[in-house]
Amino acid sequence: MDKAEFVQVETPKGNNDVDVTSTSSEQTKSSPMVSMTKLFTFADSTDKILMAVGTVTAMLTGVSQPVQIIFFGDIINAFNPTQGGKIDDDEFRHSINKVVVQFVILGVLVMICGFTQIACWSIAASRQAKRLRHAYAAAILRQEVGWFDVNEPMQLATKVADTTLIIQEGMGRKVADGINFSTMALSGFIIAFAYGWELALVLFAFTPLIAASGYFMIKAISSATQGGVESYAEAGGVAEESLSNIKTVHMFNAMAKMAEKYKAALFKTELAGVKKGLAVGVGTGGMFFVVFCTYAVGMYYGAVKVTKDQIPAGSCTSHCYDGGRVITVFFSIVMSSMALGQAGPSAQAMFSARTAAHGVFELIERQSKIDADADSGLKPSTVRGDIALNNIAFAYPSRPEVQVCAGYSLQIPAGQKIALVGSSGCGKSTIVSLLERFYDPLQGSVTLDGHNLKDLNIRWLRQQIGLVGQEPCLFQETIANNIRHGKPGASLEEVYAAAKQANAYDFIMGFPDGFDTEVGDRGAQLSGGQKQRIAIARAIIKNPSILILDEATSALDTESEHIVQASLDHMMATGNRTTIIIAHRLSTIRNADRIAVLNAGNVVEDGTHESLLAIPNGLYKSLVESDDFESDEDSSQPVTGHNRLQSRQDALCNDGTGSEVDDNEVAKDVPVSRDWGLSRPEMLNFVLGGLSVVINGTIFPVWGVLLAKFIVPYFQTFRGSDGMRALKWSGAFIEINLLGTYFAKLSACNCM
Ligand SMILES: Nc1ncnc2c1ncn2[C@@H]1O[C@H](COP(=O)(O)OP(=O)(O)OP(=O)(O)O)[C@@H](O)[C@H]1O
Repeated sequence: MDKAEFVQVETPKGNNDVDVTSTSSEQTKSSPMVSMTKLFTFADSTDKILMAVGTVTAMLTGVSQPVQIIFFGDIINAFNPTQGGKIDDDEFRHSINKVVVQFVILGVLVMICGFTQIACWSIAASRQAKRLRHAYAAAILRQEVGWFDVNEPMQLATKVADTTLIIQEGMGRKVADGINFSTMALSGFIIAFAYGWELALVLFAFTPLIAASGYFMIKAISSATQGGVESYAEAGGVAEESLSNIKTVHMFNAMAKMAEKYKAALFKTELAGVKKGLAVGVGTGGMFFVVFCTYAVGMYYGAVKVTKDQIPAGSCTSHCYDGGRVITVFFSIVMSSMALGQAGPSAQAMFSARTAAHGVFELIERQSKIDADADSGLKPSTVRGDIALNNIAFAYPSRPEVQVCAGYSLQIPAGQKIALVGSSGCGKSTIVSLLERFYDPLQGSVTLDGHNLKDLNIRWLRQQIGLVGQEPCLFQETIANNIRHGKPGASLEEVYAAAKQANAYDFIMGFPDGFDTEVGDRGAQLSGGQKQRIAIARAIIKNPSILILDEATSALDTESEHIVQASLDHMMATGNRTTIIIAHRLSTIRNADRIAVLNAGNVVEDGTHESLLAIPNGLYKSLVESDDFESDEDSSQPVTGHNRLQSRQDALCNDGTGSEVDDNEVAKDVPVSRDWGLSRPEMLNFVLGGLSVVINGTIFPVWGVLLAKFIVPYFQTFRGSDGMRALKWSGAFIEINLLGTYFAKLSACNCM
């Protein structure tokens, strides 16, 4: 068959599909974003009200800041530092009281609005994120098995958590901040231009520089943050893989190797941290450099204007400048520019959320190719169990070039017991996957009682099939509930009866909690044989029309194997089931009504044990003669590496009742000295960073003193030497500016 035609493909990794394992940075580069309206798809009416209230209060909070600067200008005029004792006491008291009352009212307003905006947006976001997370997880679980072949399952959990967190962040508090800061910037500019457009225009020239430095800092930080998220997801995948296979890790003494692998993955997070620290340091330093330069220029130009206008403080009403007015214009512009910069992270968070949401929504909307949740499809009332594979061709989605079924047919009449044999990897278990409709054939059809499986309801179909596989998968719950997975809602009596038929009743009752015993993570607190018998009980309670035993005893030691085999024999003997057996044990195969031999993607021999042995140079004959099958005597010897592995796992895992974690164990405090001991290699960075932080911390008090020095000349009549004083203090601003820039960089780079 033509390979291109054969791979048509059920592969979910097509252009229209979502690869949730692709990195977010890749998504940012290549994936489009969802619209803002779509981002809030999961908002109900309560969320909408919360967001509306949050928006209004965020705007009020934003406006309150520039208004506060007007009050600040008024209070400076009221204090007028140059009039000393000459000021009229009543007038002074009146002006101060007025501004104080205004400040108190504004403070109360900001307190209420500031709290409400964050509370409303955060609550609305967490409510929506909960629904989104649920829909996202449900969408992942709904996908067909083939989808998981091409999407790293180990990283999915971390991805769901990280992606939805990014979305939650971008649809919650950050939106409130964005509205708040944008309103603040806009109203600040309006006030500045209204109070003194010339000074505002001069200062405004610096705005692009302030905003640009803020923007580049944010961009660098967010790309470093993305990098960190990716690296942590990778490290999380390594940890999850090691911990979920902890016994195998111990068995191969691979603890150190796994720890190394985890360390290597963490190294990338360290790099991302360093990058982020540098971005914060350089960005903060750069931004403050521009801000302080603005101060210097603004203060000087303000001084020039005050000198020129020569108006007593507080008496300027139209187009003129006094000390308070200069302060108002000056701080309104600076605050607005900084607000623009501060709005950057919010905008970035919203963009990240919209980008991340694109992949999530695509997956939520993705129609599973085999949707086990769908109610559609036939649900015949009776099942005979006639199975037919007609001209089947198949390749796995993750390996489309390897043809596992090359177009063969196989009929299995109702009630027949058929054994599938062939060398390892010849495609025996693949038939089971096709029957369970984990995958659809790429060509041909699989039918049950003449119905194409694609026409049947998937839940109904799977209800008709009892599968006991190689590695019984139990869920972390009680034994009774694990058995009930075969028949949800089954009574305790039915559970007991199934356990008895599976030879599991006695050992279960031997546990202190009987059927209420928790089996641990994937049944880790039970032996392989015990797990397998519970899996058989789970299949028995289903009373399936089709029974599939896929190497059901291959992972067991001899003793367990005999007990489990007895349970299986009992199950096969009861009811008129179509039974498909995949086994290595010759006696099991020989007793089958019929044996189909698979090779190179085809059924090459088909008949009874005797008839197949009679074929000269037959494949079955050669398999039997080459000891490829276990004889009953051989079964006392472990055959495969897998057996050995499992037996050792059992030995490791089981003491009959299972190991228990001591819940009462109290976590001990770790001495601080130990923490410091671990950090010793970073001591130089700590010292440098600490010193820089201390020096950086003095910048703002010095700035305060300079500001006071600057304000005093505003209230004096400016002439000749006073202009020089303004220039002198402007120079001082630039000096502390350079110092501040340097130490801001140093402290951020060293203290991550
Ligand atoms: N999910 C998968 N993705 C890609 N290839 C797969 C997948 N599962 C199985 N295969 C490949 O398909 C082929 C058939 O596998 P299958 O499990 O059906 O073999 P098998 O005959 O049951 O082997 P064994 O006796 O060792 O269990 C093998 O080459 C295997 O590597």
